[in-house]
Amino acid sequence: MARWVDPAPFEGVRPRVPWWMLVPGKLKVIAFVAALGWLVPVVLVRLALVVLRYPVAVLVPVAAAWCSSSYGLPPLVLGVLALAAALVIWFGLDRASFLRLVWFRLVTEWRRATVYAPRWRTTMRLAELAKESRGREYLPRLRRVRSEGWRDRVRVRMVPAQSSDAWELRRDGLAHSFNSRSCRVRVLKPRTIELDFVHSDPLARPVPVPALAQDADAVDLKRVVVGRTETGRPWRIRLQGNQILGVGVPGAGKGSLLWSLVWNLAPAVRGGLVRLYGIDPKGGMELGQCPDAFTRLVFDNGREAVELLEVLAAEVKERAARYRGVRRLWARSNDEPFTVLVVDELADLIAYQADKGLRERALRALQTVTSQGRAPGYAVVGLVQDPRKEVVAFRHLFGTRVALRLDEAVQVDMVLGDGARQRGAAAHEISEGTPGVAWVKTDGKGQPERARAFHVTDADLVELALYLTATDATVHDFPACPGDTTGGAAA
Ligand SMILES: Nc1ncnc2c1ncn2[C@@H]1O[C@H](COP(=O)(O)OP(=O)(O)OP(=O)(O)O)[C@@H](O)[C@H]1O
Repeated sequence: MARWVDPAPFEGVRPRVPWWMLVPGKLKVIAFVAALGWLVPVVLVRLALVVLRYPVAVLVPVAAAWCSSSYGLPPLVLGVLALAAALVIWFGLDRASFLRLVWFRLVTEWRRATVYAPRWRTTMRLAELAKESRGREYLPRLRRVRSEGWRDRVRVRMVPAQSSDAWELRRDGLAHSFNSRSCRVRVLKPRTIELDFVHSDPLARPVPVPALAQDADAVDLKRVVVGRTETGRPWRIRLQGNQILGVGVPGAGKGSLLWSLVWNLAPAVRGGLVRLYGIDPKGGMELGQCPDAFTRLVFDNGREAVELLEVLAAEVKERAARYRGVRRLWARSNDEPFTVLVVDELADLIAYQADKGLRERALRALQTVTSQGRAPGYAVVGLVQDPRKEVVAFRHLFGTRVALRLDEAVQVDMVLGDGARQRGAAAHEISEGTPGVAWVKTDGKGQPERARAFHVTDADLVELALYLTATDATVHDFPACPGDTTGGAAA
């Protein structure tokens, strides 16, 4: 309690001066210039980014405003009409380039502005892909967006200490958040991934077979076209120096993969450059549809099939011994044909055969052809329904593995290799309504690819048989010895 003798407290209000008034004038000028020097580039970069991300949405209105201010409204209207007419004509003349250069560009900007940019931050937070540390938020950065009609490719820079696994685990949630049917994750480089938001299936319609080539030289054994990939490019399979394994449930379209290969090889088969051997343990239900394509066909999984395998295994060894020290690999100029062995149901031969002796002989011979046949010009195309290890213990010897529709999610990695399913290769989700659609993984190529084999109909197989048995076939003359082009015996 204050006593009357105490001095009265000071009641005046002390003047409050803002801190920056106390900063010396010179320092203020320096700080102002520094702030300006930082702000101007930032604003310019942001503006440039906006123009880069939305070139049409920014540049068209700017050009229109400039045109109307410089020349008035009528020239602007005329210009817009002329542009619209030019675009319509472009669309009519070359639809593909119009879609690629104009339409998808517009869709890209539209979807970035209306879907990805506005929902990005919230989705990242709710999906727990944004992180917080010491009160600071780390948000994955939305980078380039590219719309291709059936999918949007969205590049993302991940936050530090994040891996693509975190994104793969949230693929479904991301797909729903951005209104797409599915989402796939691809690693592009350290810290940068690309998300594919898929809106429709470009492989929904069957792909018809192309016209049969007339010339054996048109066949490239390193790039045999068997269908179309989902990006619209031809689906090419390397046959020379490779082995191919196709896996799929009954009705998945394994037959179309096999016949697409034969279809593309037909000119070379007719010309004697390639010879086909077939084993169809299902009694010829599949390969028996066009026996003319094959040098020899066996329709069971017993002794005859095993003997054919052993003959081929012996040929592989003999050819390899002859090549040793002379040439490293089979080449077109060699005076012997490239050999393709097609086995329609591998498991019948090497797993379900009741006779243990036959089973082991088949397994040994097949392993010899697959492991040693690459250099001397032997390829195996094996088809199987069940990809388990007990069924195909030597899956790793097949350089190209094709997963058609599969029953279970776990089978995807069995066929395509570890991590393929997480990277979006959802072979178990392929619809029953799209036989021939497959995920393909080739050793040495990063990502599995989605593709559809040609639809080879019964009528096509009749045409193929007629083509192969036509009497006016041009028979390819092998040179008498490598390098000799003067001719030799036809195969
Ligand atoms: N690429 C394709 N495009 C369109 N339809 C296809 C394609 N491949 C197969 N089909 C159709 O799907 C059905 C089953 O195909 P296919 O017999 O090739 O399957 P599969 O996997 O070989 O079956 P299985 O193991 O029973 O022999 C057939 O009616 C065929 O016409």
